[in-house]
Amino acid sequence: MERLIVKDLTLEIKDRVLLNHLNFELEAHESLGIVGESGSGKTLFSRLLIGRKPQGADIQGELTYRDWDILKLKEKDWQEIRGRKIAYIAQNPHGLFNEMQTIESHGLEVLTSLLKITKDQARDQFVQAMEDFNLENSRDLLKKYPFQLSGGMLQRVMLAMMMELNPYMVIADEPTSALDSWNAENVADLLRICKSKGTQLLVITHDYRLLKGLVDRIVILKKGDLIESGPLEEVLKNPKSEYGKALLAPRTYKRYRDIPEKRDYGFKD
Ligand SMILES: Nc1ncnc2c1ncn2[C@@H]1O[C@H](COP(=O)(O)OP(=O)(O)OP(=O)(O)O)[C@@H](O)[C@H]1O
Repeated sequence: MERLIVKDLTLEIKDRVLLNHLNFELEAHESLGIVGESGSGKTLFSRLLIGRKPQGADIQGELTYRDWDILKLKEKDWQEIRGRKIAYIAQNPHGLFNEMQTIESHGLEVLTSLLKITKDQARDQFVQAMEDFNLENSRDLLKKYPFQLSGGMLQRVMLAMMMELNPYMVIADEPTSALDSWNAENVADLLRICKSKGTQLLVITHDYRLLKGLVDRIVILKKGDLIESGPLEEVLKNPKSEYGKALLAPRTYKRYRDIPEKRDYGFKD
């Protein structure tokens, strides 16, 4: 069984219910978007999938992924799964790299140790993977240090390295929240590449627009409650709840020319 099954999942900390009887399922070939305003429990839920339970949490119910009873796995099991089978994309990739180590040294270290291949094989694979993620002159990049690359480039390098491990799932938590729209589109492209390689995506966002073309299903959370869930297109077209309607309403921005030319700011001439 390769599905993700969430059955009656409840998480409480000090009598505060932060996830409230969640129920949904996801097939192995499907990708999921989780949407909700700040504090709805999106991050709490997704971190359970990499074995990060918050301290003092009382967790009830079932969380199963590909035959792993996620809530019962030991730290020893997580060493095999976290980053390798279920990967988590960090918002700030600089934090994941040692600034004193070249890109090549990072890549070779990860790929030779985890894939049990030679350094030459690892280098060729890594260069090819970086090219798949549209990094030009990737052989030259090998000699660079992380601080010499932009956050966007480093994110591509990280994903290239990660995807060589062939993870079942990539979790992207607010992957574009700190980015301008051009870079946000870039990240969406990267996630599309991951998906085209057969990896399941779990994308967490405030902004449902990121999900179009990326995920098959959507779950809407509000303060720990599952408000609605279903196929993305269906929910986008016809949200059933008032909360869903408000969250998924097309955003309109005031155009510059709609702003009155002269405003009265109350200053005296
Ligand atoms: N370790 C913790 N101890 C106590 N409360 C926590 C802990 N982690 C999260 N919470 C609370 O759980 C709720 C959900 O948090 P979570 O980070 O999952 O929200 P989110 O939907 O990801 O929000 P955002 O979009 O702002 O990241 C919040 O009210 C938060 O304060």
